[in-house]
Amino acid sequence: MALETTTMTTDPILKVEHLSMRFGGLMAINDFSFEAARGEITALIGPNGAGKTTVFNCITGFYKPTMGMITMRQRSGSEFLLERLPDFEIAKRAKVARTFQNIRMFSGLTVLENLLVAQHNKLMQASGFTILGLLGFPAYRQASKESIEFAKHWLEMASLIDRADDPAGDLPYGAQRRLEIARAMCTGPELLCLDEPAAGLNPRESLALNGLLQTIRGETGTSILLIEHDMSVVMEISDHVVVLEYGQKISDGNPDYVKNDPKVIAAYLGVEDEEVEEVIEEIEAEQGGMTQ
Ligand SMILES: Nc1ncnc2c1ncn2[C@@H]1O[C@H](COP(=O)(O)OP(=O)(O)OP(=O)(O)O)[C@@H](O)[C@H]1O
Repeated sequence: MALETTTMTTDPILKVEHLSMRFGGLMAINDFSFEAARGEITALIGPNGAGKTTVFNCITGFYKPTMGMITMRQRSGSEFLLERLPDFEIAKRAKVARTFQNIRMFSGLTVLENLLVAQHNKLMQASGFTILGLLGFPAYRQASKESIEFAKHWLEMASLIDRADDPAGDLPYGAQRRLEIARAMCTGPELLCLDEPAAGLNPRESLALNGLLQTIRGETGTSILLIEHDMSVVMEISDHVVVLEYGQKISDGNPDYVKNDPKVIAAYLGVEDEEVEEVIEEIEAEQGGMTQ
């Protein structure tokens, strides 16, 4: 049975309702519902194989869900049913951007060029789909200048401005992660979906990532949906946490609520709900023993 409670938000940017995704005989997502509030950081967490990436793939159009409805509501009030749109329209029209578990960038292009490629759609429009650009029309020259300024702004935000002319592939891992996020921001999203942005980062890089995500939320009001295993990142920056286990929601609330929810503790410890109290007592007794 799926958990019925959903944290209701007054202004949801994203509403996932009764989402299910079946792969052959495996029900990877089973009647899953949640809301992400506009301007907030919502984290989707859960043990390995719980179905987090599958949910992301349904939201961003990589998978067509077996059942359910995914509604994206923009600031303007325009609504999009994401399960009905092809992935490129989800990015372009619905304004949902995403990053992947494995970094995907143009490693042979410079850091700045990566951010200009992200603005390709805007530039193509301004170029009248090439011809005005070839003729050097002022509107195209202006759009081109603005794209460079916008790219530089995001390089500053991601602390990458000093590396603007270096090949993206030469950046250290943590910087590549920030570049991916800066590139996603250059597409002008209203919802930014990040799949494990802190994976493989050292504590200093993790801190820089937290700073960047908080800046994005604070300065642009962009809503963020995040899959993350690193609990220090989740608990530090999230406004709202949703927990999945075996494709079903087991908890939904603010970080403090979720952190202390016995169902969540049980899922992460791999024990039955009724054994949680017992296990916690054992852990506390062991910790007490160690400090004596
Ligand atoms: N394309 C697919 N075909 C078949 N099974 C799939 C497919 N994608 C995911 N699955 C299965 O669905 C389940 C959920 O996988 P998913 O990758 O969504 O979990 P996750 O919570 O993101 O895991 P992790 O934290 O390890 O990344 C797993 O059992 C996985 O094997």
